[in-house]
Amino acid sequence: MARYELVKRSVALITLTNPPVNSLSSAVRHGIAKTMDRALSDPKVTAVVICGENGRFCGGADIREFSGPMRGPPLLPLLDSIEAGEKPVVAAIEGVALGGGLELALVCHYRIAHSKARLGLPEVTLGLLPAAGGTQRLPRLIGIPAALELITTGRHVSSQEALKLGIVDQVTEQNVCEVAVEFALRAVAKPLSSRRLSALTVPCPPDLDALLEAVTMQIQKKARGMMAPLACVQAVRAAATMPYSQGIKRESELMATLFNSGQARALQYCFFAERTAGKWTLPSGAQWNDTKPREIRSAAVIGLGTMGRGIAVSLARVGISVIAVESDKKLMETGRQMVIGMLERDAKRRGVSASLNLLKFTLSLQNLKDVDLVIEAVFEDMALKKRVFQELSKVCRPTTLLCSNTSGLDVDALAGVTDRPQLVIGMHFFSPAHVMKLLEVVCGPRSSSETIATAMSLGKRMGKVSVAVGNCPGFVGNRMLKPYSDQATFLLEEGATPEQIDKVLEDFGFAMGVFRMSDLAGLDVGWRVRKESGLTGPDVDPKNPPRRRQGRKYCPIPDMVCEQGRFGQKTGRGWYMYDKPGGTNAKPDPLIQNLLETYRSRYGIKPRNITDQEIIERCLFALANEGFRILEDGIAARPEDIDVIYQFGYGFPRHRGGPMFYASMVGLERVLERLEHYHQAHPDVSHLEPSPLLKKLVACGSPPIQKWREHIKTMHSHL
Ligand SMILES: CCC/C=C/C(=O)SCCNC(=O)CCNC(=O)[C@H](O)C(C)(C)COP(=O)([O-])OP(=O)([O-])OC[C@H]1O[C@@H](n2cnc3c(N)ncnc32)[C@H](O)[C@@H]1OP(=O)([O-])[O-]
Repeated sequence: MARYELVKRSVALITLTNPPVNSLSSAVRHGIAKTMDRALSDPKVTAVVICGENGRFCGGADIREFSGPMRGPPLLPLLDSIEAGEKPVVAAIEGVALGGGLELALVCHYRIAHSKARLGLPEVTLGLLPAAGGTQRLPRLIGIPAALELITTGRHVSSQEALKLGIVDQVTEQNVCEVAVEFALRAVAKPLSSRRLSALTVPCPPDLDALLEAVTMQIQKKARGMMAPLACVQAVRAAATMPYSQGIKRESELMATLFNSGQARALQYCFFAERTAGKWTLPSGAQWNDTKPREIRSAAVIGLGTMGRGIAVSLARVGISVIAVESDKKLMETGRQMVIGMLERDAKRRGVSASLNLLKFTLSLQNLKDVDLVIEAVFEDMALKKRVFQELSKVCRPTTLLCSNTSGLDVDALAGVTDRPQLVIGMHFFSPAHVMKLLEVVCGPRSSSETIATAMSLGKRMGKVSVAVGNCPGFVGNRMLKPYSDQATFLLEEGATPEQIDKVLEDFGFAMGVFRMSDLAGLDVGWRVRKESGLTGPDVDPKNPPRRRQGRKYCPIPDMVCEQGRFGQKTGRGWYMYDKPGGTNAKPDPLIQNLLETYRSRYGIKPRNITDQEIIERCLFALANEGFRILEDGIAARPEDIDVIYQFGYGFPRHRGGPMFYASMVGLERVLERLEHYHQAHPDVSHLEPSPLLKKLVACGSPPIQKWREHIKTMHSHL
């Protein structure tokens, strides 16, 4: 796991060999210890270079090992011994030096990086801190403010920035190992004491307390409820205020609290879930690694509303030429200005030139004859979408892929009106599409494996986390949202307020509570859907009993809010009031309070005191319960996919893992018991009835989430 060679007769070249990222597994740590001993004890060796195989220095500790018992030599003493050695050691950094990988580089006496390398201490994103001396050495090297920023955010820096910060000594475009070997030969016999970072004093800013306080406040605002960034601040404070020997002890103590926390487990689960999500498999046996995606060079986007504009930007900025289609000249001109503005701002932020030459705008579908792929982003109206797909089927060449950016309509029904159902697929973007990372790739029963591979690969190319899901109303994300938001509105009936529910959800870690999120998205969207599905509006039979629709309990409060013209932020009024239309500062509105009171008295509901616990349990267990049904129905392949969708599309706190992981952490037995309890109290709310899969898992002894699939694999898959 670490190869040893003697080069230039006196330099020991140690190469880490643990593909794909040369992580510091126990075998690699063992290999480093053995090869370093050999280098230090061989009188022929005057200097050492450490590098990584296959163009990657080191991706850090082996995260998979965190869930088992510690084996092999511990990292910290190993690194300390490298730094203490009497022969110069040079790190040759290619690809990445991340986490423990950068900590390894920091104990080397010199660091040479390739110009394309990236460096960072991303442990915080895994719920940890750099506990192999990183929190103590980096501040000694680059100062407290810069180290604090890198350690608390986990941000990767380019080798150019690393050079400016003083993390590396040299950046090269040449073979980094060869440069490092030459560098090592020149370093022989030079004193090493000033190169041992643990021996340096920390350049401490005079306003240390104010700085730490400001960073803490920023973290509390941005990384709500997360323990690791705050522990990082404390570790850096120790570097600033204690000698190395004590600081390192503090670092270990803080790591110990984080290491066994549910947050660390959740964040590490998320790391792997995100990588597993791209690995789709069809019942036919076709899968992600044996199906070649088509190359997409040109695309069309139909409809330049909010979604279409974001999609056009996402495509153009990765070099795909885009023809954008609108139905009238004025809308097309507005769309053009907005897309150009968005692309220019995006390019400025990334320091590149805007690819405006890739954009064309047109009023006619006839201009789409030769594109490789079309993404339809018109209004969420089945009849309209069908007309567009019929037209596309006539106009586009027979090999063009036809995709719909629908948020919940039947993708197979769209496929059915075309001459190429196997080339039709859903690509559900999230708003704003050029910012949000999630893409649900909705596989219809007739979508071919090549079509799925192409949509997934296009998502990846656009920088999205793409998840393949089956075709059902609302797919995964929006289907699960319904029971979650229904519970929130039922709780309003029973005595809660929007601000109370939102506060509980935001304290749990959601970026926004359900009501603030609806105000942002626009309440009229759901209202229109409910009217179209006959749940509200003139089509409802007057003999229909109040608060019941289509045989189920129904809460009309959201409709009543819309009837008052309160559509959320855009109208300055919704569940909250805002200082102006488009305002973002939500304030509780006494008119909503009145509306709720009038409603409750009209239906004889005696408001009761609702606890935070009930809000969490009813909203989140109903959400997870629908997730279990989705797994049963074969709409999502694994719980990880659902969790990835909820983190990236719906602001579910990453340090809670996602609704399914959260349920597993609470304990499936407990989730089942609470759902049974609430279902007994509300027998007419079917979403609270525990799903058969949940019951089955509990009956099987509540296996860990990674084993759930074994209990669902016999069921029918829609993927
Ligand atoms: C005392 C301890 C203190 C130190 C703590 C740490 O160092 S904490 C660690 C701090 N370090 C980090 O947080 C860095 C984490 N890693 C990354 O950020 C990225 O993987 C990357 C930038 C290194 C490469 O990106 P890329 O898009 O080119 O590739 P990709 O992302 O698709 O990964 C390819 C495969 O490698 C796997 N794998 C990757 N890393 C690790 C690992 N450390 N371990 C195990 N496995 C790892 C990954 O799961 C995937 O496996 P699969 O699905 O093929 O079975």
